[in-house]
Amino acid sequence: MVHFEGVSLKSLLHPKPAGLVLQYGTAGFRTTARHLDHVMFRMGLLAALRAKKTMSTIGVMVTASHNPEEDNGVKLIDPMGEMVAVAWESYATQLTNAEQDALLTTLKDIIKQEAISMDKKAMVFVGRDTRLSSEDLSQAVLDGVSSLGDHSHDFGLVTTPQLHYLVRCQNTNGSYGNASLEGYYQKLSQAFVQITSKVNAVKLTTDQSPLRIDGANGIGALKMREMEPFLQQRLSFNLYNDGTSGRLNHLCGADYVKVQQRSPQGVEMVAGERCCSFDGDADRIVYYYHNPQGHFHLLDGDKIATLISTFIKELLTQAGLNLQLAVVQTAYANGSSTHFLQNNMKVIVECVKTGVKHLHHAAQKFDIGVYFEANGHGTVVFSDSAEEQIKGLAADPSLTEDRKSAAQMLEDTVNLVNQTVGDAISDMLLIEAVLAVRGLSVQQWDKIYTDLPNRQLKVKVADRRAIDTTDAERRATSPAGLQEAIDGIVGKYSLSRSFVRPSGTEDVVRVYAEADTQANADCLAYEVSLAVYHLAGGVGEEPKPLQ
Ligand SMILES: CC(=O)N[C@H]1[C@@H](OP(=O)(O)O)O[C@H](CO)[C@@H](O)[C@@H]1O
Ligand SMILES: [Mg+2]
Repeated sequence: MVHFEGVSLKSLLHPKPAGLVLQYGTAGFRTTARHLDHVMFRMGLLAALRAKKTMSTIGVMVTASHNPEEDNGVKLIDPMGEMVAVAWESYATQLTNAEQDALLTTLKDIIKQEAISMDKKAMVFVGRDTRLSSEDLSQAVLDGVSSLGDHSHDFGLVTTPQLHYLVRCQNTNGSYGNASLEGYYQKLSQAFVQITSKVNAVKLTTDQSPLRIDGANGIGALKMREMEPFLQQRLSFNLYNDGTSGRLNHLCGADYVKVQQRSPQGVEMVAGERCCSFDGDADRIVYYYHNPQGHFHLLDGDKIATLISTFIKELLTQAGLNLQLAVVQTAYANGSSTHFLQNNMKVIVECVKTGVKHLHHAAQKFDIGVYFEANGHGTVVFSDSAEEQIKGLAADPSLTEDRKSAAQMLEDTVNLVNQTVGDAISDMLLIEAVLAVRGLSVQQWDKIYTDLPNRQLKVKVADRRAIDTTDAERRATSPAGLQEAIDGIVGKYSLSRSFVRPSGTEDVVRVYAEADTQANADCLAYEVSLAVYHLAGGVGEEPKPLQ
C-alpha cells in the first residue's frame, strides 16, 4: 500500500511557487537555486516511480554543472547509468509544473499511464556537487523518495559521472564494478596502472612535467585528491582551483576555457606544459597549453575524440580484431576534425543533434562508439559483443606477444572508460595513458590536425522557438529566408561553415562559424548573427562586429 498522505504532507514543506513553469531540458532542470526546492522534492517522487517501473535503482544528481554558483539543477539517471528515457522527461516537466493542489493527481496519472506496480519498495541513489545550495536541495530529493515510503542512499559529494557509474554497478550485480566510490577509484586506477606499466618510466610523462589540473573550484578537484593514493604515483599532477578559495566556475573550468579560448585564472601556465580543465561537476574536460610565444592552444573534445579513436583503431589492427569503430560528433565539431577522421583515419563519422543523450545513443549502434561534444563532454561505448571479443582475445594463450599486448591494452581501455557518460577523470586518465603509450607530447597531439579558426556567438530573440532546424541542426527550416541568407553569407568566405540553433539550456540562439582565418570566422559569425537578429525577431541591441 502506498501512503499518499505522506506525499501530501511532506510536499507542503517543499511548496511550489505558484505560476512558476520550468522545463526538463538538455541537462535536466537548471535555474536559480531559489526556485528548485519543490522541483527536487518532486524529482525524488519521480525517481522512486521510475525505479519501481524499471525494477532497478535510479539516480538523482543535484548539480548545475558549469553554471554560476547561485544556480542549481537536477538530472535523473536510468538503470544502465544513462540519461533518463525521453518519455520520462515530459513526466518530469508535468510533475514539476503541477500546482500544489494538483500534485497528487499528476502523480497518480503517471502511475496509471505507466501501469506502475506500487507494491515493491524502490531504491534511489542521490549525489550532489559542491554548491552551497546542493545540500538542502538533495535533502528535498531524499524527502520526496521517503514520502512514498521508498529507500534512498545518499552518496553526498560526488561527480556527476561517479553517480552514473554507481547506478550502473548497482544494477548489474557488480559486473561493471563495485557500487562504491572506492570501487570507482580502484577500477579506473587499476586499468590506468596496467596500461602505463607497459611504458618505460622515461616516456611516462612525455614532456617530463606534471599535468596541471584546473578543478573549476568544484567537485572534480576534491575527488582527484581522494583518488590520488589509488594511482600509485603513476600520474604526476598538480591541482589548481581546488575550491579552497576561488568561486565555482568563476573565470575557470572547461566551459570558460573552451568558450573564451583562453587559459583559466589561477593556473600557473608554463610554456609547453600541458594543462586540463574540468567543469563544475567533472563530466567535461579540455586540454591546453601555451607555446613559447605565450599563444594559447586548445585541445577540445574533437582533438580528444581523435586521439582516443586513433589509439583504439591502432590497437584493433594490432590485435587483429575486426570491430566497427565510429566517432559521433555534433555540428559544433571543428570541420578539420571531421575531415581528418573521415579522410585520414577512415573511420565512420556521424553527426547528431546537440545533447549528450543523442550522441550516446548514436554511439551505441556501433561495436565501438567514441563520442565527444566539442566542449569536452564524451566517452567511449563498447557493445557487449565487442567487450566479449576483446576479453576473449586478451585471455587467449595462443596469441603472439604483439597481438596479446594489444588485446590486453584494449581490455584495460574498456575498464578505464566510464561508459555511462562523459567523465573528466576517466577521460583524463585515458588521454594521459595514450600520450604515455604513444610517447606523444601535447604539441605533437595538437599537430595531428589544425583546427579551423572558429567563433561562437549568442543572439537574443523574442522567442527562440522561431528557429527550427534539420540535418542534425546544420540547416534552419524556419524562419523563412534565414537559411538562404546564411548560405549567401557563407559563400563569401573560404573554408567556411556556419549554422544557427536555439539553445536548449539558455534563452538564446547560438551562432557557430568557422573559416580560413580568425578574422574571417569572426566576420562570418557577426554577419550571421545580424541575419538572425533581423529575420528571427532579435531583441535589444543589434549585434556588433567583433573587434
Ligand atoms: C554549444 C554547446 O556547447 N552546447 C551545450 C549546451 O547546450 P545548448 O543546447 O547549446 O545550450 O549545454 C548542453 C548541456 O550541458 C551541452 O550538451 C551542449 O553541448
Ligand atoms: Mg557538466
